[in-house]
Amino acid sequence: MTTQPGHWSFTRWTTIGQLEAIDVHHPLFRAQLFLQGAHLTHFATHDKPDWLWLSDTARFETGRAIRGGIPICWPWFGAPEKNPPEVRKRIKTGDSHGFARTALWKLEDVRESAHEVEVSLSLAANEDFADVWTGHALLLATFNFSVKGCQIALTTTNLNDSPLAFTQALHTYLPTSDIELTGIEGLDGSDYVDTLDDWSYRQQKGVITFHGETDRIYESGSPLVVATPGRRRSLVAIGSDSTVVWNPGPRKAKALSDFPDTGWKDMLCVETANALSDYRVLNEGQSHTLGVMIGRV
Ligand SMILES: O=P(O)(O)OC[C@H]1O[C@H](O)[C@H](O)[C@@H](O)[C@@H]1O
Repeated sequence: MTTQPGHWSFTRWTTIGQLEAIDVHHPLFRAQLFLQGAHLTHFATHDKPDWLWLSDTARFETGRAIRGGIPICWPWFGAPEKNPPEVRKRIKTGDSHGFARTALWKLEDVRESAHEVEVSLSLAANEDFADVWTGHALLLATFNFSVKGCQIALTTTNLNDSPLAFTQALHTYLPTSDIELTGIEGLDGSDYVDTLDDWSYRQQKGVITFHGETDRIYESGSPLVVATPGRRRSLVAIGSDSTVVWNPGPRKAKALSDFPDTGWKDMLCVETANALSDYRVLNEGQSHTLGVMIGRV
C-alpha cells in the first residue's frame, strides 16, 4: 500500500549531521536510507547486528560521499580514465564513481505492509550536472526491506536522443569479524582484472580470500556467498556481468578518507557492477536495471 508522509507507520524522517535520512523501524527489521546518494547505510533484522558496514569515522555532510553502506556509483565506476571511451567522452571531471552518490535524490514512494517496506527514490540526471557530465537520464532506485533481506534495484532510463553509455556499481560494504577468515564463493573459474597488478588479467581458482590490499574486477555476475566467521550472506545480482571485490589493506586504509586505520580488518566490498567491458548502452527511451538481493544462505 502506498502511504503518504504523516501516514507512515514504520517510516520516519531523521536528520544526521547535515543530511536528511529515512529511518525504517518495522517490527521485523530496520533500515536507514539517506536522500543524498539514495545511500543505504543500515539494514538489520530484529535486534541482530547490521548487515552493512559503516565506518566509525563516516561523515554526513552535503556533497561528501558516506564511507560505508551501499554507495551508488553512477554514471561511471572508478576513475574516469579507466572507463571505455564511449563512457569517458561524457565525463568532464577527474572524480571517481560518478555524481549520483553525492547528488540529492527525491523521495518517490513509500509502501508498507506487515511483511515489508519498499522505498523508491529518483534522480533526474540532467543539465544540473553539466559541469561534470553530458547526458540526460532518469534514475530510479527501489529498496525493498523484509525479514528475508534487502533488495536494491537501480533503473536507468536514457531520455536523450543520443545513445547513453555508462558504467555503474552498487558498492556494498559488508562487515566481517576477521578479513583473513573471510571468503567469497561463486567466482571460481571467473576471469578478473587485478587493478593492483597493472590491470592484468587472471583467473580465479576456488574461493576468494584476502591477503592484504585487494582490488579486482571479475567478469561475472554469478550468485555469490560471502562467508565470514559465524555468518553467511548470499548476494544475487540482476543486470550485472561484473563484480568488484575490494579491501584496502593496511597501507591504503591509512590514506582513505573517513576510514579508520584498522577498518580494513573488519570490512570488505562486494560490488554488483556494470564495469569494464560490461558497460551498458541505452538508446533513447530504453532502460536497464541493475540490482542485488542480499539475503541469508
Ligand atoms: O574512496 P572511494 O572513491 O569511495 O573508492 C573506494 C574504492 O572503490 C572501488 O572498490 C574501487 O575498486 C577501489 O579502487 C576504490 O578505492
